[in-house]
Amino acid sequence: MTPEAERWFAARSWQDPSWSVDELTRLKGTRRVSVVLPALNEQETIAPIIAELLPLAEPDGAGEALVDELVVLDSGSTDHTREYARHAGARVVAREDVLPEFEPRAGKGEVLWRSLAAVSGDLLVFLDSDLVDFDARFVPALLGPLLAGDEPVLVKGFYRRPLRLPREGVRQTEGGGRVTELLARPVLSAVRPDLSGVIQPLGGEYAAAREFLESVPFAPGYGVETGLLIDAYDRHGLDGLAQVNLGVRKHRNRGLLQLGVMSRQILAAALARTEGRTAPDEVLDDSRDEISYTQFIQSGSEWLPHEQPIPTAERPPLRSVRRNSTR
Ligand SMILES: O=c1ccn([C@@H]2O[C@H](COP(=O)(O)OP(=O)(O)O)[C@@H](O)[C@H]2O)c(=O)[nH]1
Ligand SMILES: O=C(O)[C@@H](COP(=O)(O)O)O[C@H]1O[C@H](CO)[C@@H](O)[C@H](O)[C@H]1O
Repeated sequence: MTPEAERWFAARSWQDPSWSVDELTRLKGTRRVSVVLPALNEQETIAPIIAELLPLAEPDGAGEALVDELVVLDSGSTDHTREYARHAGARVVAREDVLPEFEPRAGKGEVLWRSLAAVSGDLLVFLDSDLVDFDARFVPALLGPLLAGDEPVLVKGFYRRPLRLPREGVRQTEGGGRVTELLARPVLSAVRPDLSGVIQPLGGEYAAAREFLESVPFAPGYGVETGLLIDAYDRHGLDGLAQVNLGVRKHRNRGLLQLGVMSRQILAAALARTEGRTAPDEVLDDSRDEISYTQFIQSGSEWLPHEQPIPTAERPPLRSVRRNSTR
């Protein structure tokens, strides 16, 4: 780690976050908190996650709740995700129903960008919808530095990451975070060495201030976390960031080729923030950037190329497209 990363790691990593829900509910005052679950075909896991979260949205004796709204931002699911999420008690927003003036694009970054216009929170908590054995304590831990600390703009979770490879029954106790260890951490150490203290740069569980989220572009697809992390650092310095220990995070682990596509999206987001190619305010929504990505599939004894388009066009800062950003 760089000396600055070491300083930050020591000062802004909570290894044992212990803020209570009551304490944070008092501290939040008039600020609103929205929990956002981006979801694409997550019918197997969405309802138990919502059930675990709902108590955080129930008013206490003083009529206050830590979480003001719990929203599933649906990313074009074709399974029962929306139905199960509604039945479990969450508000479900289809991506095409928010910011309808923009033609919906595929990918996680798209629904996270649209979520800013779908929820009212001053603080947003993002949680993946494929989590297994999810613990609602993730939420107060992520909100702690934002409500009780010196107000960073982005708080990342970190955790032990068990791994269960597709078509395998046993989940290993470690080994998850494959793209993090093989791509994201090496790339960040090259392009932003001061970010080398971030334990889980790609983690899908994080909290952020609306003020920040509306001021930066959103990278498409799985590049979104990389873009937000680098932009938070570039605009607010390391002290704009914090990280909290969330214990263990188990989720659906995808196959190698899927992680290859994810890696290319992450690399695109990082490269767009190097060589001065994309400064946040210069992102043009009408750029139709797209790259063709080739992987190889074995067919019989032959290996054949499999090409697919990978969009690299970023969504502009929401504030730049909604001057009077109304929530
Ligand atoms: O086009 C997409 C792809 C993913 N996701 C959601 O983003 C989260 C993380 O995606 P995934 O689990 O595929 O990533 P991984 O955790 O495997 O890296 C999950 O809640 C997905 O349902 C989404 O909303 N739209
Ligand atoms: O961290 C990683 O290496 C990848 C893949 O994790 P696994 O190897 O399947 O545990 O998962 C993350 O990457 C995505 C892209 O940033 C995020 O959207 C996911 O939330 C996160 O799980």
